[in-house]
This record gives sequence, C-alpha cells and structure tokens, in this order.
Amino acid sequence: MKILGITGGSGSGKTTLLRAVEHLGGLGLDCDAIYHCLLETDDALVAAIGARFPGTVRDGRVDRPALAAVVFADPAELAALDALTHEAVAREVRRRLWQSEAPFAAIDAIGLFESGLAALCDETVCVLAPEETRIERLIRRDGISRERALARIRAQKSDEALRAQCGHALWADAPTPEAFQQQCEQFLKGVLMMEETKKFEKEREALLSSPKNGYDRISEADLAAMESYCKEYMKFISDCKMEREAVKWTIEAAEKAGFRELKPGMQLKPGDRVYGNNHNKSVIFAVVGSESLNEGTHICAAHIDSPRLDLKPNPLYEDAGMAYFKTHYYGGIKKYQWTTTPLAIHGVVAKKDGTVVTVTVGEEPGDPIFCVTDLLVHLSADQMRKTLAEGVTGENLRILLGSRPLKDDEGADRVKFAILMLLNEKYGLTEEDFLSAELTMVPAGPAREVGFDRSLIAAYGHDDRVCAYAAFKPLLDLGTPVKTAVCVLADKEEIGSVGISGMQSQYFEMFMEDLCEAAGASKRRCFEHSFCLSADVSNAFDPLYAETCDPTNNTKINYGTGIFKYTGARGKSGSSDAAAEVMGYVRRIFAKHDVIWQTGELGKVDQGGGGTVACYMANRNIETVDAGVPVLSMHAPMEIVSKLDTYMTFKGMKVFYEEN
Ligand SMILES: CC(C)(COP(=O)(O)OP(=O)(O)OC[C@H]1O[C@@H](n2cnc3c(N)ncnc32)[C@H](O)[C@@H]1O)[C@@H](O)C(=O)NCCC(=O)NCCS
Ligand SMILES: Nc1ncnc2c1ncn2[C@@H]1O[C@H](COP(=O)(O)OP(=O)(O)OP(=O)(O)O)[C@@H](O)[C@H]1O
Repeated sequence: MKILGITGGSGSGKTTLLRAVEHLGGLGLDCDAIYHCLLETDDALVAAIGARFPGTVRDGRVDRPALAAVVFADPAELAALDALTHEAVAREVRRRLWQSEAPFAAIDAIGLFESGLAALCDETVCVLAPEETRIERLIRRDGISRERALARIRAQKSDEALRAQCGHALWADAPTPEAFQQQCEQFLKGVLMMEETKKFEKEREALLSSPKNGYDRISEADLAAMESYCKEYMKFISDCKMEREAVKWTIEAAEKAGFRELKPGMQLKPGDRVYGNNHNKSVIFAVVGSESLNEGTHICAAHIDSPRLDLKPNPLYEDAGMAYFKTHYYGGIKKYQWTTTPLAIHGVVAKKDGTVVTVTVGEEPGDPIFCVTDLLVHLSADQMRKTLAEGVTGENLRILLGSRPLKDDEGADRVKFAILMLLNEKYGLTEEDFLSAELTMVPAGPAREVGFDRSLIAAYGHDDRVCAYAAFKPLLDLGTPVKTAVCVLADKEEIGSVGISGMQSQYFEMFMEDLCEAAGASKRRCFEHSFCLSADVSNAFDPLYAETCDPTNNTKINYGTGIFKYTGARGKSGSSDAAAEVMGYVRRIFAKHDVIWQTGELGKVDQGGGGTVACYMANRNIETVDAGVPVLSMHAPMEIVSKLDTYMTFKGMKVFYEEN
C-alpha cells in the first residue's frame, strides 16, 4: 500500500486533500480526529494530560479550549503535550493501516514528522495557503476569534520549515473548496497512482509479459509495406486455388527472378537460385548461401493444398432434369458451409491421347458459377433437428451444373448429354476422361478486403497459401544469404502429408541430396545443422466461440505472426514439440528485427487439435518449429486473416532466411 503523509498549518487545506484521497478510494487517516477519538477511549492518555496540564481535565474529559490556550501560548508546553499524545496517535494510525485493504492511504497530521509517522510514508506533502486566508477560514470554520486562530497558526511551523521537510508542496489557493478539491485529485493522481507505476515501470516491463496489439507496435514503414505486401498476396491467393496453380505461379515468378531447375550434375555456387518441380503439385526453391551446405539451411515449409470438393471418378449424372457432379470432399470440412455458396471448377484432365487439359470455370467476371443447393427452411423440420455434422451429408455435396436438355434429342439424360457436348466442344472431353481427371470445386471469386477499416482479408485457402506466399516471396529478392535458404511448398497436408507430393515423400530428400551434391556438401550434415519453420496457419481467437480456447494461450487477430512450440491433438499427438532452445532462437531473431509475434496453441486442451508438416521435417533430424498466420473460420470456404499478421509472417520468414 502506498502511503502519503500530509501536513501543513491550520486552515491550509489538509483535510480537504485528505477527503480527496478518500474520494479516490484511498484510506484517509485524520490525526486530529483520531486524537479526538482517543480522548474518548484512552483513559490513561487523558489522565496523563490531566497530570501534566492541571485544570485541563474535568470529570475525565479534556477541556480542549483550556488546553489550547496553554499550549498555543507556549512552545515548550506544546512540545510537552506532543510528547504525551504523539505515541498514542501514531499507534492508532498504524493499527488502522494494517487493518486496511485500501490500495493507498494518506495520513493527515500536524505533527507528521515529530510523531514518527512520516517514516511510514512513501511521499510527503505540505499544504500551504496565505496566512490571512487561513485565519479567515478558521474563523469561519471553527467559529473562533481572530486571536485564537492566529495563536494556533503562530504555534505551528513556518512554510519554509514545512517545505524543507516535505517531498511535495501543494499551494491551496484555488478560489473555492470545490476547485481545490479538483486540484487535490489532480495532484493525488500524479503522486499516488502514476508514481506507483513509475516506480516499478522498469521492473514491470522487464518481468511481466503484456502483449500489445500489433497496431500499437508497428512502425509507419512496416504499415506501408504491409499494405503493398497484402495487395500482392491477394493477387496470389485469388490466382492460385489449388496446388498445381500455386506451383505454376511460383515457378513462373521464380524463373523471372533468375531461378532455374536443379538438374543432376549441376555445380552450384553461392547466390545460385534453383528449384525442383515435384510432379507439378509441390515445389522446392533454394538460394545457395555463402556458407557450406554442411553448415545447414534455413527452411520454410508450407503447404499449398486446401480443403475442397473433389469430383468423384464417375461424377456426372442427371436427376429431375438437372445435371450434377458427385463429389468427395478433400481435407477437413464442415459440410453445411459448402452449400449455397458460389463455386468454381479448377483442375486438369489427362486424356487418353496423353495430353493434359486445364479446366477453370467460374473465376472470370462473365463465367457461370456452380453450387450445392440446400433444403428450403419451410421443409427443414427434420433436417433442423439433426446435428450440424448430419444436417448436410458428404454424399449430398453434389454440384448443380445445368438444366437445359439437348434440343431435338430423343435419348435419356438430355441435360447431362448437353453438358458433355459443351465440355467436349470446349475441352475435347468425353465422359470417360473424368476417370483420369483431377477436377475440384472451390469457392469462386477473388480475395476481398474485410471491414470498414479494410484491416482483414477474406479468401478461400489462406490455409495454407498465406504462409506459402510468405515463405516464397522473400526468396525473390534475397541476395546471397549466409545459410542456404530453402522454401518447400508441399501438397497433401490436408490429408496427412502423404503421397508423392506430400511432405512425407522422398522427394524432399532427393532434392536436398541433389542440392548438397551440386554444392559439394553432405545431405546428412546439412540436415543435422538445418533449421525449419513449419509455416502453417493457426486458429485465431474468436470471441463468438470463446469457450473453445484458452484466451491467454491462443493466437489473436493483429497480435502478429504465431510461433508454436507444439500443435497436435490430445496429449500433443502428431506434434513435433520443438525444444525450448528452438523457440528461443526464433524469439531472438524476431525480436532483433522487430517482427511482431505471438504464441499459443490450437484451442483448449482436449477440445480437438490438428497437425502440420513440422513432425515430418523434424523426423529428418531438422530442428523445426511451427510458425504462421492466425486465421478466423479456418477450413471454411471463406477464411479470414488480418493484414498485420499476414505481413508479419512474411517479415518473419524474410529475416529468418537472412539470419546466419
Ligand atoms: C492543541 C489542542 C488542545 C487544540 O484543541 P482544539 O479543540 O482547539 O482544536 P483541534 O483539536 O480541533 O485542533 C485545532 C487545530 O490545532 C492543530 N493542532 C492540534 N494539535 C496540535 C499540535 N500538537 N501542534 C500544533 N497544532 C496542533 C490541529 O491540527 C488543528 O489545526 C488539541 O488539538 C490537542 O490536544 N492536540 C494534541 C494532539 C496532537 O498532537 N495531535 C496531532 C497528532 S499528529
Ligand atoms: N481553496 C480553498 N478555498 C476556500 N476555502 C477553502 C479552500 N481550502 C480549504 N478551504 C476551507 O477552509 C477550511 C479549512 O480547510 P481544511 O479543513 O482542509 O484545513 P486543514 O488544513 O485541515 O485545517 P486544520 O488543520 O485546522 O483542520 C475548510 O472549511 C475548507 O472547506
């Protein structure tokens, strides 16, 4: 508890200051009042006064005016009275202080220093007012004569003496008691509250973790860079809705920036820029560093696949005069979210003649879109009684394609047939070609800014292309780093990082082996000294579903890029659970380069969970930690990220590549 000692001459305004302390929630200890109480209860004190000042105690009661006449007329007498009373008053003050739970207190005592009470105080203040003013106040307040008022004042300390003893002086010359009350509160806020913070300001800053919103920390330069980075990212995420498109897009951009395909027998030197295209579905980029690859690499590994509705091998059918595609969803989705939302078709068809046709419909302004219908609310009594998981089934996620029967045709399924004719005309497809197709339905349309302040971005597939772009983009402008920089854009993370293009595939090993060989290094040594940021999104705290998260252990929108020691489910199953030193390293470099970052975990314990590619990198003896952008509505057709977190993830990956 912080304690303020108040002193000053009679009528100066001490009590008014004390009332202001009480008004602010502090404990006010008025020593005159305490003394008056003691005179009612402390018989020994009264007896002692009576003994020392004969004639001033009658019937066990102190005659204060009589006592005043004696002591205010003679300083020695006053000192004698003080010697009798101060100890009792000070004892009672200490007792009241100990009992109190108030955040701060003030002791108003004419004998603040003489009684020893000043030693209890953190701050002391003398209240001062012109002598004539004080006299007038005393006459008015106490109804005493001018002479008695003057006698009191003369028996007390001079302003100079008070100033010399006290840490602060408050000049009580406000025109009214109310105005002075305000002046007092102003003074107290400074002395009692702000001073308290100031006193431990350094300690608080050093010891307490008090994360601030990124907008309170970001520099003007970073703000400008954030807007331009996010604009570029929005173009990327609008153009690339499946892994093949991301591979094509990034390879084209990389080639323009001087990257060439890594081929066996190549000799690489520092600054060389190479890439490996893994079956058009995943890709690895590398910029060779000045240090040997034996000293390790800095890897950012993200994934470029997202949840979606893939077409079944035999997708096309007609029912009730309408044509549909049957789908089988890919990755984790909440099925009801995919109905009545505009969808586009993306993908390729490998034809019998060996050619591969690319299909994209639904993205250009004049394009038609597709959709999954939902049951009208009027007839939904049964459906509405089902759980969210059951209300819309996976099998029912069928895509409405058209309704116009082929004119003059006499056969069955005239709508389906008409659609096939259109597909044949445009892409040369037959129904059998769907057997060797990779066609998928994804939300149609480009990324959009969200909110009046445009601080957020809505798009399909932020998970995980928001991290993929952050991992890829810095390489384009990277000079020759010290450590070789490697960006992995993997496929199949949403279904377990499996298959030839998933992070578990041997392709990564092979690329790294080729890279090490071309640079005269050993892959084994290289892995041993490498460090990987497993760049993947996390769930941003959503106040609408607050019960699913531990708010102090969850990433929040606008608090920066996330770094995660572990992901996984239940007892961290499926996580790589990074070592403390690994987290420490990332903290260090992010702090060094003003990267705004935060940490957290995926929801409350046992609420659910999820994994990333981190464990597959760590399995290769590569130090790995998860890092990425917090996302709202993860895995929904429209996911939301904040511009600040998106940019800070890019900045984090950039400084990571540049760091030794
Ligand atoms: C001096 C006495 C007799 C005056 O009594 P009276 O009824 O006239 O006035 P009251 O008690 O209301 O006090 C009036 C004014 O005198 C001031 N005063 C009180 N005691 C003292 C003192 N020892 N020295 C100087 N001024 C004093 C008060 O601050 C107040 O401004 C009485 O206050 C007293 O016995 N005081 C001794 C107790 C004391 O020392 N209290 C302060 C503890 S820090
Ligand atoms: N700035 C002011 N303008 C006008 N009146 C004031 C002002 N400050 C205080 N007063 C009045 O003057 C009187 C004395 O003030 P206060 O009781 O606070 O003085 P004090 O220092 O506690 O005196 P004492 O030690 O005699 O109790 C009170 O009636 C109070 O309302």
